[in-house]
Amino acid sequence: MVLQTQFAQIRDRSLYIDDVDAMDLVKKYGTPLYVMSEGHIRHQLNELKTKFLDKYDHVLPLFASKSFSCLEIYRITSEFGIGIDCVSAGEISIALKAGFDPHKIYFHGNNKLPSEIDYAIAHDVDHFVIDNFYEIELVEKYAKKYDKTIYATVRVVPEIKAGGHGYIQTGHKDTKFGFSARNGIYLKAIQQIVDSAHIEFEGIHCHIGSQVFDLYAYISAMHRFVRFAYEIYDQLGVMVKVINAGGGYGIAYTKKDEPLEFETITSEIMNIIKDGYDKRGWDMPMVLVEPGRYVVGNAGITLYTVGSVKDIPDVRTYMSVDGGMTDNIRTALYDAQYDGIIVNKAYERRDTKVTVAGKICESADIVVKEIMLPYPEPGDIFAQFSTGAYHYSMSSNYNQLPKPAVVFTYQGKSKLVIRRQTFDDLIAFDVQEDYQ
Ligand SMILES: Cc1ncc(COP(=O)(O)O)c(C=O)c1O
Ligand SMILES: N[C@@H](CCCC[NH3+])C(=O)O
Repeated sequence: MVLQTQFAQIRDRSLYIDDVDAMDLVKKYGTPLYVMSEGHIRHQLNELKTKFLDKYDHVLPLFASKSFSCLEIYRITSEFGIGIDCVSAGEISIALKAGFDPHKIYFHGNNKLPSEIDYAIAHDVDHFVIDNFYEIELVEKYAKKYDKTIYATVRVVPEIKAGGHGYIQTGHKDTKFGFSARNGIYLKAIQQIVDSAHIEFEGIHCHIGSQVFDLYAYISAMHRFVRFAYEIYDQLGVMVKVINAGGGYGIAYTKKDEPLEFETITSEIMNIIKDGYDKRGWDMPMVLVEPGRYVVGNAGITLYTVGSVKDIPDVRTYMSVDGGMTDNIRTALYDAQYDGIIVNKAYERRDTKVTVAGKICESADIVVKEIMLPYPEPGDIFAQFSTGAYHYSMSSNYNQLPKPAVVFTYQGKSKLVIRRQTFDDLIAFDVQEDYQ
């Protein structure tokens, strides 16, 4: 068992997160509970700042906020002078409410709705990662409506297969994201943008996939993107002034995972672009990166209370907890692997092969597929590690389960950041209307 953050430790017969005893958090806030180490989040954001933003001229790291979105994370992110990637008007609205600078919001998405484009432009969001031809028309229409200029990067498919699971690969040829480079499709898109009165073409965007451990995939993608920049200049006479190299940086969930160092990836990206631009005698373009999981993934620990325990002779022990696929869909969806402990048995031998199940009416409702734990009993507290990315943000109310609270810990203290949903929240959208 490995805790993937220096901000949590097993000591004094318990689990401490930012020096806060997990058992005290359970007493104070109940379970299931998402605990996020602000210490870890700040450490990771500081890596983006010191090892990228401050290290190079003319770069901007973005935090991909789909991985974990709430007022507090946007407030903390803005302290580091970096930008964010948002994928809906909902995310943008929360970021703006948190006081995030709209000019540092980059709007992504493969089907941005007219209403979302209108909302974003009305609220001064002016960086769009353009995904398709319909979007070009819409952005031009709403930019004209507000008489504003939108700065566009064009998402181009690199045709590279990378990422932890088929569902989180985005850069291969058969994808719903971005413009294909086949038959010059992306060149037509760029020409259309250049011809648009209210959109300024700035550059190109690449995202190969998520939970990527393969440095070569980043290297190949960047070589391809330098060739795209040459082609755009040679065919259209247009300079690529911005390259967004995307995110996807893998983190360790279990000791089998071997993540790349942030600086290993970014220095490869910078070197390849620099070499490519130098060869043409061009100035270095602005370079963006946009990791999400890297910032928040290992910051999260979910605390659950154990309920029923079932031994199936010669098979395994099922331990059910008070949440499930509603607060952690990743195990069912991506076959994701996790580590964890029984907090109140932190010093006992892990001699039982356990499957941690949820309380949802689905056989796929598994929290951790297989883990060695001390023999569990009702009332034990199970801590699942590395749940900071794509857990709260992908949670649901299936089986009418209220969403858990989110608590941040920092320097020996805790604070509630998102309150636990109540039954009233569950009926909040019901209306009692007669047929008309
Ligand atoms: C365009 C884009 N950028 C950034 C990310 C962030 O990915 P990750 O959280 O793996 O860094 C994603 C999600 O995969 C994405 O689709
Ligand atoms: N939701 C995915 C990551 C994909 C992010 C969006 N492109 C995960 O949990 O791993």
